[in-house]
Amino acid sequence: MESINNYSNYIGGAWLPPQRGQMTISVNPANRNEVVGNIPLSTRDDLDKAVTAANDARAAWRKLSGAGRGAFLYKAADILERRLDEVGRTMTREMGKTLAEAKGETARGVAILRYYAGEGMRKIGDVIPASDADAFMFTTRVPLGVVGAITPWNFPVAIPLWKIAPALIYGNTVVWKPASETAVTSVLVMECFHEAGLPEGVLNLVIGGGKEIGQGLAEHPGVQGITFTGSNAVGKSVGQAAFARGAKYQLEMGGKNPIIVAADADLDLAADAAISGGFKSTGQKCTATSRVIVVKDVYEAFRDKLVEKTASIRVGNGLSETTWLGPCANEKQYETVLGYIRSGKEEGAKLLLGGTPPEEEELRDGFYITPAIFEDVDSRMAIAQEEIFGPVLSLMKAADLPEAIRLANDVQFGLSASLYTKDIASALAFVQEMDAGLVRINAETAGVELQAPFGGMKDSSSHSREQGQAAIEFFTSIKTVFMKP
Ligand SMILES: NC(=O)C1=CN([C@@H]2O[C@H](COP(=O)(O)OP(=O)(O)OC[C@H]3O[C@@H](n4cnc5c(N)ncnc54)[C@H](OP(=O)(O)O)[C@@H]3O)[C@@H](O)[C@H]2O)C=CC1
Ligand SMILES: CCCCCC(=O)O
Repeated sequence: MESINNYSNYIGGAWLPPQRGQMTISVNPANRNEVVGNIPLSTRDDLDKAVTAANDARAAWRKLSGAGRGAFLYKAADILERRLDEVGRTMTREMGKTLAEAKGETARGVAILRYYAGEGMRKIGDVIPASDADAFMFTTRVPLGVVGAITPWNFPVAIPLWKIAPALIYGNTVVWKPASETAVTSVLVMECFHEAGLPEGVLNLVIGGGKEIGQGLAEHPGVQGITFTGSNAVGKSVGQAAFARGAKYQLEMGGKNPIIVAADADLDLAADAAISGGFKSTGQKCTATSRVIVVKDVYEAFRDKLVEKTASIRVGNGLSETTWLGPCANEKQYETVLGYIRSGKEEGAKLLLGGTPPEEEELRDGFYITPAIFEDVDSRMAIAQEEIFGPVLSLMKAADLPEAIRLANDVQFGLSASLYTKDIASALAFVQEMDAGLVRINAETAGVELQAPFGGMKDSSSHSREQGQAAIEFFTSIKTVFMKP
């Protein structure tokens, strides 16, 4: 029997167990009987210690040059790259995505670290001519101070790093609360920063329950900025807590992302995009495709292609090379997805295939659901309006492109949206009229690029942007300086 490791918090440069000694377990969703590790159930005492360490580290970290801070990020990137296979395997064991996707995400984390390391040597202000000829006016930027990062389980390396790396490079110190689901993965990422020699207190990891540590971060008077990715319900409470005490906050939340298939679309490419966008990572991306809106002229031909391709998807343990679709990340998500499949049928949609646990005996102990496709989906149904965060696609028929765009906009979310067409005018109309932060032509709804702004409209976001050079807007404050001799 393989021994189960105990994992600790990382506070003030030291690996520390939770002060009250409470621990819980991280479980493999491919086999609920497999424990990945024993993880801390930290309390506010641990959080206070981490916030104090982060505040104590602020002055020295801020005094470093951007290039000086960047040197630590380059080192962490090299170490993470060296440990890519180990981090990928741990991610798959903790939240179920296939090993290929987990290693791909870890490589993306390496690239994010290197991108922001370089940002430490780019301009942070402008010289603006003053009306007073004897004056010198310019802008500069200063860090917020201590930033709290609350991160989800679906991208347990890329999302934390696209928050932590810009926070650090722009001079902030950080207290990171990872999703409990992927706590062991977060420890491995933290080990890379530790090995890179990051000064103590600059980055702190506190593992614990969302209410205790996540809400505690949002409410903490020693934390000047909160960056959150996760559900709308939690995001709302985090934002309200931060707003109540005047802290800056950034929320990236759910999506209900459409792909529109126009009459002139390449149906094979569009079907492949719907499958990749809708089922990769078991549909557990905020950018995942969930609604497939097809212009009626090509509806039957497209539907048949989509069903035929989906039927060949192999479901299994993400560590197996033959697996294309892994389990849901945890039992809560598994039950949520099965609940939406029930409600889809109850509301009158037709389940064309999938939506059940697989029959294979060797998969009985995992949270597996076969990829599901509904048709006859009305825009008012729950499966057309609510984020499912699982391997479920809802087919909808539109009379023409204008109606397809209207349907695409007929939700409270606005994160990502795709259109498959060969017509430039259709593409430009879609870009103009689609209310989404990510608008993609002949490309799936998922798969954002780290150098470009990322974020949603409507209920998907608190309307800042992450990633790329957009990140500087959240992690700094602008000072306008006016000088006279
Ligand atoms: N937009 C996106 O990228 C994502 C969206 N989601 C959505 O969230 C749903 C559930 O996924 P899940 O990971 O549980 O998302 P949650 O919003 O529940 O969790 C996201 C993060 O918030 C923490 N958290 C939980 N409760 C609180 C709280 N009261 N105050 C502060 N922080 C809290 C979690 O900690 P802990 O893990 O300890 O509970 C985790 O670190 C999914 O079905 C999906 O709809 C989820 C992930 C990413
Ligand atoms: C939370 C969602 C992250 C989106 C990552 C992607 O689409 O590549």
